[in-house]
Amino acid sequence: MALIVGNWKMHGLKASLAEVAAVARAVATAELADVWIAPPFTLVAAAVDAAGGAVPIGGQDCHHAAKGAHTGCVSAEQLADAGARFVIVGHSERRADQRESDADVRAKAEAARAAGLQVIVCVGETEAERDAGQAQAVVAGQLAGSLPDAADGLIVAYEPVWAIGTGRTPTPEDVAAMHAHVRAALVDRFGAAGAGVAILYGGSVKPDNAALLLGVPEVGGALVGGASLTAASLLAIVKAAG
Ligand SMILES: O=C[C@H](O)COP(=O)(O)O
Repeated sequence: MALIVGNWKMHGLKASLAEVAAVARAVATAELADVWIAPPFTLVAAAVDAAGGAVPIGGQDCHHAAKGAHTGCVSAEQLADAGARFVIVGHSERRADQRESDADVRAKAEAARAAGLQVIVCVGETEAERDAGQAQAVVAGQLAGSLPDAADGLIVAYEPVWAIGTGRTPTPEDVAAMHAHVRAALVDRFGAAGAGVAILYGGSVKPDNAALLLGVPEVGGALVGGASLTAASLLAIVKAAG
């Protein structure tokens, strides 16, 4: 079954918890694809309550340490304590804005696993890298440097940076080629366990293109930003996932 993960990024106030509750109600009353939501840190605990167990709630980042003098940061242990079930690490916005390296991302992924969270590791090339014919090499390098030691609890999200929030998406053929490349890297790294790791596609997934993108071989689901902010839009994608 496909997995649809909503990443709210720096959106959402307490009123947005109604969207979580609406998604949870829909999931509880129909046979739908799995749907998870990553609200901002401020809403994680309340979203866990609003979801009532029907929709796993997660964080959008975590620190690599369990605790310490790191003003403004949140640990995986703290997320788990708030009821989170997963965390996203290595999103391209953090790699760019916070200059997170592959080593940083890997340390965060290990911290997530140590805290008992599932971890979504994000990779993806910029437009310049794709234009230079380097997309697969860039993603291979990110995987080599960012993945944790073991595949249990691991999910990978391929998000071409140029497709995020732009309304542009790769062709299904390009998505298929990259997901096959990611799959091969996962099997190379983890053996048989790598064959079971879900690979999500992210970047301008909307209700009207979700069925096409989710139908691509090796696409196990979607990491959705803007279109995950309302229950109506997120559920339309979930329904398109079949
Ligand atoms: O984490 C989500 C992705 O960055 C995709 O964002 P988007 O759906 O707004 O393009």
